[in-house]
Amino acid sequence: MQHFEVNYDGLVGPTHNYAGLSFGNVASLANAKAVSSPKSAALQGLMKMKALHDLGMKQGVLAPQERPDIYALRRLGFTGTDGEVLYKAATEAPAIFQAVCSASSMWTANAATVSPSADTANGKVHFTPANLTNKFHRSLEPVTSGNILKAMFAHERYFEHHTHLPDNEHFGDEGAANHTRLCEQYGHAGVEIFTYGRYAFDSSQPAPQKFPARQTFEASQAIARLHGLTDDNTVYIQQNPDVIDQGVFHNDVIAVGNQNVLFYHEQAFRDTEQKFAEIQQKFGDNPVHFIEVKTSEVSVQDAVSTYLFNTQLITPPDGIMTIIAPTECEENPRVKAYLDSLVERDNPIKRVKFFDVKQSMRNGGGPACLRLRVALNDEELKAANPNCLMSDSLYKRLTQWVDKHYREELAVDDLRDPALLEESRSALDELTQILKLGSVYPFQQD
Ligand SMILES: N=C(N)NCCC[C@H](NC(=O)CCC(=O)O)C(=O)O
Repeated sequence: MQHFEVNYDGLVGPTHNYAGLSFGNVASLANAKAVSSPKSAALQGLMKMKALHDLGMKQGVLAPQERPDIYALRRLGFTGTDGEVLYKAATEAPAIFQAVCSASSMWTANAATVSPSADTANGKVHFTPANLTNKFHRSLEPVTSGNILKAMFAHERYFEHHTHLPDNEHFGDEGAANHTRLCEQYGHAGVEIFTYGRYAFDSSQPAPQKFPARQTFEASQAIARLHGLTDDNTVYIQQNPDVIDQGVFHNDVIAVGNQNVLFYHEQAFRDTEQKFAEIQQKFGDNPVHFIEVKTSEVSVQDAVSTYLFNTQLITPPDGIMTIIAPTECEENPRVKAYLDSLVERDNPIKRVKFFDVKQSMRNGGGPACLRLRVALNDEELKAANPNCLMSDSLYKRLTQWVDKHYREELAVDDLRDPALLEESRSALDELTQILKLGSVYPFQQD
């Protein structure tokens, strides 16, 4: 049996914009109200997907969500036709209105936590959508994320879907952005590492002072229980509260893992030594490569501004472990020098490829934020929706679709344009046909 790590990237939605919605995410606030380009954003994402496909990786596509979220506005008491709802919300509550327009579902590392079948008690692949409670605009995502994942991984013999955790800060869950899996081979049982920012039910424990910790220990534990993981294959490790206060709002901004490698910043975690010993013990006899980047080599500030750790660490079929980095890493001389030296050192990482995902980076989303990793064996892959897998023809089809439906530019004030809602819906309607998803969007179910 063959095993693969499939990267499912979020397709950037037609309302991609910079609204400054994410307190604690430095880039989001710094670029608030800048003019975005939904078309370039979507094309940049598609180019990265195609490049990984060309490297021989299995690459999937996750559909964006419907925005503006009229249904959320109706729940908040705005009434009338869709156009009236939009107008009233934009005029009377502009901040709420901007939040319901966000294309944030593009960062699919936050769509769900996924446990491969080799790790789970019942031998199925488990999915739990992230509730994303910490930010209102992101808390609108889990129901549709769950529907899309169910439509893509429908076969009950192989896949099990859970409801997102209770919508409450006590169980704040940000999905795979705080979840790393180490393994010998993708099909072997692995160690699932859950990283959290604070304890919800124990205020005596350290927590960040300035910026929010979005993920709680209790949420991570609940996911592990739902997925049928055991103490033997899970490790819980707290993020260093100080780095959250420096803009590390998800663990994937300061650490990334793949197979037997954990690439991380010296300041990433709390109780590092003890926790790494536990990871090694649960991993087994072969050594885990813990690749530490010292503050003297790359500061936390440089790591946050370049997203050195929000890189994808992948093993394509040629066996060369590769870092997929944003061009910001190439443009920063210290980070570039570090990466040049990294591939010369004695460790499994031997190649770096740079991609321009600047449209996403300006909202704090690097290459790793844009993808959800799903490790599958060949039977499970066969059972997954084949129309969501990247190919030369799907790439062509989707770039044409973007060219047809997406705007070149979008300012925050343009979000109130009722035509944008119609454009968005007709784009998504066509997309569900291209990806053969069925009626996953609320507007298709009215
Ligand atoms: N690290 C990972 N995995 N994901 C990055 C998510 C970025 C996203 N930005 C935003 O939602 C900004 C939207 C705005 O400001 O318009 C967030 O903060 O949740």
